[in-house]
Amino acid sequence: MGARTMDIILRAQGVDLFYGEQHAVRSADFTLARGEVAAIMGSSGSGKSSLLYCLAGVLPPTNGSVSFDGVQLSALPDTELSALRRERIGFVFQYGELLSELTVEENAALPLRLAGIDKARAHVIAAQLLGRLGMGDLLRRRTSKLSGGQSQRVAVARALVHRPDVVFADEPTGALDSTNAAHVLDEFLQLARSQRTAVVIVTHDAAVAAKADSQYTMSDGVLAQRVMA
Ligand SMILES: Nc1ncnc2c1ncn2[C@@H]1O[C@H](COP(=O)(O)OP(=O)(O)OP(=O)(O)O)[C@@H](O)[C@H]1O
Repeated sequence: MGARTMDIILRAQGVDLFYGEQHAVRSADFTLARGEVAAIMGSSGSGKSSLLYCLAGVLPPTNGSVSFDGVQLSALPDTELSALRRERIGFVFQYGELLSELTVEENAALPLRLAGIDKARAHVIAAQLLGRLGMGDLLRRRTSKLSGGQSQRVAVARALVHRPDVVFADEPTGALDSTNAAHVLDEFLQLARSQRTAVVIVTHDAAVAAKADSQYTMSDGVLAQRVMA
């Protein structure tokens, strides 16, 4: 087995997803190495989010297989699949999806608290990451009182705080203006790379995709890798 093979964290083979008659993902093959940043582009309704749900173990594919660090997701009982998602995967969504009644540091510390780490220690780790994202002065603020860019920074901190193997990001800065989006994305990718967390990012923005190690397009449910220049 070559080094490249051993470094694979996620592998999907022949993944199909149907919603009733709707064939949203068509025989997708996808391989992600540890620490790799992969961008998926494609028009609205082409199946990008659906593919992400399959890769992240949120939806079981109708056909095909997804393995995470060599383990077939379909072979895991629900409790183990939930634990894997919680401990080894992070998510960033378009609108951040924070818990608005919790503070900045409580939101960012959540994955650590769910992993059983005590509050004081979880908050120290979260605060350190938030500081690197320029949020060090807002730790005690409720997230309902944040701007869009600030909210996305908290969402990024929460996705990375437990040092997951993979973060899935679905249009993570789609709700931000272009300057803010570029800043948050740069910070996100820099942090992910610094801790060797692989990222699968869905984006409409070619400038974002250009920052990835590998690029894919999705069209009518069909995933294709773009050959990089
Ligand atoms: N829960 C669902 N039930 C039925 N059809 C669905 C469901 N979710 C998505 N679809 C359909 O599956 C196809 C793929 O949707 P999906 O959301 O994956 O596309 P997308 O590329 O992520 O789009 P967007 O960029 O607009 O988010 C679309 O035709 C959509 O209407």
